[in-house]
Amino acid sequence: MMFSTKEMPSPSSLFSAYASMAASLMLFRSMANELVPHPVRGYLYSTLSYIFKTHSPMLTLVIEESNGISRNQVYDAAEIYLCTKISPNTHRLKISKSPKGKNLTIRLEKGEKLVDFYEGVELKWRFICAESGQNNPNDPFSPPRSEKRFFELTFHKKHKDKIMDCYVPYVLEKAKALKDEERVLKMYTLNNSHHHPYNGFKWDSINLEHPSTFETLAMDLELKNAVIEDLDRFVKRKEFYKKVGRAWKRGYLLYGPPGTGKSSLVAAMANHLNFDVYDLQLANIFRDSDLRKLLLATANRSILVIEDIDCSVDLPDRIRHGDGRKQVPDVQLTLSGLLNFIDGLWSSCGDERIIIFTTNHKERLDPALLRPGRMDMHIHMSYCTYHGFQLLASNYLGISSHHHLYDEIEGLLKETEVTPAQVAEELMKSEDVDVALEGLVKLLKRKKMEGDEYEGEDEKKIGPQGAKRQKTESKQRKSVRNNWKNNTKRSSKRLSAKANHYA
Ligand SMILES: Nc1ncnc2c1ncn2[C@@H]1O[C@H](COP(=O)(O)OP(=O)(O)OP(=O)(O)O)[C@@H](O)[C@H]1O
Ligand SMILES: [Mg+2]
Repeated sequence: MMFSTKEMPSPSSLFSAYASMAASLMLFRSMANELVPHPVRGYLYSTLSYIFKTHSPMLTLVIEESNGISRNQVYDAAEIYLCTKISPNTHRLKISKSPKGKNLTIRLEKGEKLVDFYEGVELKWRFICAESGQNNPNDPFSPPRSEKRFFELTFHKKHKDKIMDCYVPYVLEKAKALKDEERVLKMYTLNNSHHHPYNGFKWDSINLEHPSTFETLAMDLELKNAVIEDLDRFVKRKEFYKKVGRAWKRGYLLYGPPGTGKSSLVAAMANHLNFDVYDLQLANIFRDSDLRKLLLATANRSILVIEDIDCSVDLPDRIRHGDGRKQVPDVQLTLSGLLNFIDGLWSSCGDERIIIFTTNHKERLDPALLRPGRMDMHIHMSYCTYHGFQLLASNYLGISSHHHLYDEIEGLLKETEVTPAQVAEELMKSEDVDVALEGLVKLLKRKKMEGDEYEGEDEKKIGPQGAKRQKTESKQRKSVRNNWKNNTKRSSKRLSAKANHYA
């Protein structure tokens, strides 16, 4: 059917024109199947389909699973994104769950269609699996049957720019956020069995299932909030870091006695950010070259942890033989080498990196590590406070209101040095609230007495002068203990002020 150039076709005449073209195409196909040789047939079909499609107001984007070498990110994103668009009209879905996965994975079944709307534009999605090749059991050389999977995204041609420039990036971004939610965190550690004189060390990964979160962590509330704010600000500031020409990394130094929650805080940070953790045990590494390779093999959006830095980097000692002779230079590993590499090359070839050092003895650390600007935040994890105890009691025993033993516990906590780990252990001993809290009171009293007796006994051994000195020291320790909360409050206020200044 033809239209003269002067006539304006009505919608119904356009429709009947398309219908008759489609019918002609089908008729032509059936005739061609019989009359036209196979290679020519394909050419004729595609030419006719092209002519037919140029009259359609709709545009279809074909999103294939792979480009032949690597996976198509738009396909992967569409697969994830479309799960959130399932409507009552969807008939068939595929579900699965991996052993370590958190949730069910839902995917469209082949042939399923979905409609999505973006800024008022209607978008039709279709998932297609086309089988190609035929596996002939009698012919060992027949090509294996393979499945080609792709999405078709159809919309009105006039929205092409909006869809390409805004909608597709929107789908990619949404899918990334959904993937992060579903992600199982990994903990990478060094495996000694992989150590080979030429290959060096390799990272081994296991799922990070540490349950510690900021909700379960007993620490000064203001300090906790300052850490959370700092992390949240860090991940949001990609453009800021770029603008000021700084590597997008952040360093934290966690210090405090054993059992105060340093490792738990690392896990809480990883769970909060959804970042993998690389646990670098420096004591096992002897060469800068190994260290560099390991650091370069860490991924973006990850936390690199070096625990007990005061013990593991007694580095200058490690470069000597027992007899004092120096070893050859290529087996050296130095703290300054480590820090320079972290500040330099490692930071510049990765994004969103967090590095955490932990120590029980901040005073023993190399000044190079404490130099301003090296670690962005120094976090003091200290003995259990009354507030920390209340949080643990609520988590471990489900106590939400005041208990008659609380006042006594509050008083005892001010006079003793007990770690959150010790308190937690005591609270786990019984499910009966009264029994567990009485157990804790006993522990605190014992600790208090041990402290007092210790000072008394020493007086006999060290004489009146020594005892006097020790009493003064003990008083100082107590006042430090009682004031630590105020100190951390002050330091976290300072941090918040500093953070607000930069925000
Ligand atoms: N602040 C805390 N809040 C909640 N639980 C804690 C806290 N500190 C310790 N715990 C409990 O004690 C256990 C041991 O604590 P963790 O390993 O985090 O201490 P640490 O400071 O890293 O000790 P170390 O210096 O010996 O490495 C944790 O698994 C947790 O159950
Ligand atoms: Mg630890």
